[in-house]
Amino acid sequence: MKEYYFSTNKMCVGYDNKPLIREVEITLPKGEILSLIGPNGAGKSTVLKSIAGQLQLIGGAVYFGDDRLGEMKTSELAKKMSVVFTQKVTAEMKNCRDVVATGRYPYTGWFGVLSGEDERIVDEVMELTHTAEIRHQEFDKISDGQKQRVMLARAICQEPELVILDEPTSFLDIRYKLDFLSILQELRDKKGLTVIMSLHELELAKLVSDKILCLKGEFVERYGTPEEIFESDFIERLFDLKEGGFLKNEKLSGYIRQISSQP
Ligand SMILES: Nc1ncnc2c1ncn2[C@@H]1O[C@H](COP(=O)(O)OP(=O)(O)OP(=O)(O)O)[C@@H](O)[C@H]1O
Repeated sequence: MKEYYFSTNKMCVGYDNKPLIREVEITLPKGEILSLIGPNGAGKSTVLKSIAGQLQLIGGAVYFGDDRLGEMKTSELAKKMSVVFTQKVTAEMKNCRDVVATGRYPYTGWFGVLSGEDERIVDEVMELTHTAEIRHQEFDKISDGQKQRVMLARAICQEPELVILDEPTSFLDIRYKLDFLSILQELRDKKGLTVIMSLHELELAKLVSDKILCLKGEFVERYGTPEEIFESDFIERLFDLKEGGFLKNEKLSGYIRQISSQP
């Protein structure tokens, strides 16, 4: 029996059989939030695609408890995990509520007919994610930030145990960034949702995460709690901030000190 809800064992990820990151070891209890941070091109999306089963592993394994990804039935996986990637999504002619409702597909059977209970869950999740007010708008005509919230609602509708999100807050304004992350925390605290996501906003990663995985180069740079990651000058080193001319700017270097130091 595995101790962790989600884990990887010597996971090696990359493209065309060429390793990009080797020996990734993640151990995550149920109901924790893991954020992936690192410079552009470090491999955050690649790791997320690999653990979501969208990109074949080059080596090692991914486990949900004792079950190994790749040996699980697709239908079983769809009830456990939902995935939200940021690439532009289109949904011709569908209104936002229709898009959210497609999140119920693991439960609706062949014809996708929603039961009364499915309808109730769709409405409840749209309230929770502040998407109810745009329910009748055509999905293709809302803003990118609104789309991100609708796609989160769709993922939550699936009632997953684990949600995987690639840069979920990238198009959101500060209010909705905070709103979005507090929804994730609420789902973690009330429903035991486990979250794995990539984030560019370091100060938010520090606030919201239980664990942080730092990527840079061929091996994982560091994996630990926010306290372990945001200590001394590790963040400056992770993002190569030592040399930048902007460090001569007092306000900008003050900002970096602020996000790097302990709360
Ligand atoms: N389909 C692909 N085939 C080959 N290489 C790819 C493919 N997609 C991404 N890469 C490469 O893999 C590396 C990691 O990319 P990835 O998108 O995982 O980084 P990231 O950390 O998510 O970056 P960002 O912060 O810019 O979104 C990059 O060098 C990228 O060029």
